[in-house]
Amino acid sequence: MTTNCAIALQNLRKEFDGVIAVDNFTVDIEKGEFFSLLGPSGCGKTTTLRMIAGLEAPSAGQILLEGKDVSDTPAYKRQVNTVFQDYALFPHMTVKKNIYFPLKMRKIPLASAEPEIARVLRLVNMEGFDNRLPQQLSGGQRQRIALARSLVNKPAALLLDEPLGALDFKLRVAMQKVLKDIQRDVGITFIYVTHDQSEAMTMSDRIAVMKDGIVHQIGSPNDIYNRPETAFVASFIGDMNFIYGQLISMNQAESTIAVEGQQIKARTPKSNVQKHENVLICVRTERVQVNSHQSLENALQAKLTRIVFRGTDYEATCQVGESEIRAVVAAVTWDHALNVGDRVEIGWSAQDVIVFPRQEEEQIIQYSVEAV
Ligand SMILES: Nc1ncnc2c1ncn2[C@@H]1O[C@H](COP(=O)(O)OP(=O)(O)OP(=O)(O)O)[C@@H](O)[C@H]1O
Repeated sequence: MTTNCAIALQNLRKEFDGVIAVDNFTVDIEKGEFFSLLGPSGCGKTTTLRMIAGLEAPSAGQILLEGKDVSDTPAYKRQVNTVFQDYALFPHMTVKKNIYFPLKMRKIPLASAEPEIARVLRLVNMEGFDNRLPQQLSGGQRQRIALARSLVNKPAALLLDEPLGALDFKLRVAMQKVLKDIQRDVGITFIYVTHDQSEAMTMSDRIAVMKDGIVHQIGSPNDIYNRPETAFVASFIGDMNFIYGQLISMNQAESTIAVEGQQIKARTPKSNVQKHENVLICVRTERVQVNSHQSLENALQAKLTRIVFRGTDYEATCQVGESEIRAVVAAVTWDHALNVGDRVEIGWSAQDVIVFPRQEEEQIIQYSVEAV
């Protein structure tokens, strides 16, 4: 653990009557880092956050805040504050009194707290709202007041549990920028829980991707997107094609894989995949080119079965034997002469192909229309 470590989790585990909510979570979160916990519902994000806050006792493992083991320290004595989705503002108190509340608990007189209250109101861009009641504010404004209240105590870290979950899409996106700017300005550590991958990608320095209590990968948004370490991470983030294949040969740099009677080249898998083994091939939809003029290492003969115009791009579905492969092509480069039923050549570079053992197929999260 470095001296710059704000929060360290060491083999953290939580079990609720036989259900393992969080298993063996180890990470060092740096001071000033924006760290997100990302995963589908029930993966253990909130439980992890509640253990850091001191609202839930770990079944095993340690939590260190700035190097000190706080596993047995009660919540109110930890240098962290939590912001929840439902704001938890006191409805009968004005904005100013809501923000003053944590300082009042520390017996700081209102007169000497005024400059600090003004500072955090300025920080969240809510000057002049001192005397409003929460019900006289919009959702985004309430969330900013909740944030101001949690910052007034100058905590070492802020824990945020889906803080933008109650806001509509446009306001959410606007608030993501506000939150990120505030975090940069105050320079404190943020631990941010979300199930929204784009939110985690745009705001975080690093992301822990979780499923069923297990941490699948911890890395920068770039790592997680371009170098997913499991098929689950590959499926949960971004738009991915999954294709069946069989490994023919491999060396350190590259492997050759049979797909629908044709051959393609891929990055050699990190995980333990053997020759002749059935594999799962992953290619991002935006990496697939249709009738490209460039010569690509991987080219497959396909039939165009569906074209969907989506504003800024086209999604083309192509059939290769039994496999369906989707390509997302920028509208400005789309060939308008193409029609459903056409024979096309689709392709991508070997560097764009990630390979996993076929068994990892079970981890893939697919969002079907029925589930929406
Ligand atoms: N107090 C509890 N008693 C029993 N089981 C619990 C309790 N709290 C959480 N769990 C279980 O632990 C697992 C993880 O829950 P958790 O709330 O941490 O998930 P999450 O990733 O935050 O989900 P969501 O996004 O839906 O809030 C789930 O299976 C949940 O049912």
